[in-house]
Amino acid sequence: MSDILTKKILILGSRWSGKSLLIKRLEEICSSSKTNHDEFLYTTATIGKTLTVIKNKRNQLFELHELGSTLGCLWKTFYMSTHFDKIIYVIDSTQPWSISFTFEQLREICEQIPIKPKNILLVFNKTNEINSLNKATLIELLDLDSIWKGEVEIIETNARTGMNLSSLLDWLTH
Ligand SMILES: Nc1nc2c(ncn2[C@@H]2O[C@H](COP(=O)(O)OP(=O)(O)OP(=O)(O)O)[C@@H](O)[C@H]2O)c(=O)[nH]1
Ligand SMILES: [Mg+2]
Repeated sequence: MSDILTKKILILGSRWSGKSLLIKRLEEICSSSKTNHDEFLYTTATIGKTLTVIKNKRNQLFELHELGSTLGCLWKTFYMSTHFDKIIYVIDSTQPWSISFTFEQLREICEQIPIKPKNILLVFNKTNEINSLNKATLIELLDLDSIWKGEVEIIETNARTGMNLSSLLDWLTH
């Protein structure tokens, strides 16, 4: 069966939030039938941008463009010069000190980027860690009800264990 479609996905988020590990886990899921992972995968800070191409079971191709946090301030320029079908924004649930940065960036995305809320996914990563903030607290701290009026989708993940990564893949597909 031939490839049907290639979607371009921009992956943003604060430093250390787990963007690269999520991408590696998605690659793993797409290349095997395993959905639960407990082995350690090593990542290093992303310098610049990375491109990873994955293919799901329906032969749909996804270009995952991670913008490392060192280039985070340039995300708008980058977004404006390339068309992206969807944006995934990764939030580290264990880093309350990065909330104000995240809040400002999400507000900018909402106000300045002509993308529908249904094409934005917020990933609360590192969920289930002992020091993680819960979903309701993050929604309140990020004032998400006022930014997207509850229209944007949220998935809680743990890239270490693979928790909910198949839901993330489903969101990409639909
Ligand atoms: N405990 C835990 N650690 C995680 C999880 N996701 C990622 N990490 C760890 O967090 C660290 C940063 O992960 P990366 O994927 O490199 O983070 P990043 O967002 O790509 O970081 P930059 O490229 O610097 O922007 C690594 O040590 C990961 O193993 C998670 O769900 N739980
Ligand atoms: Mg990275």
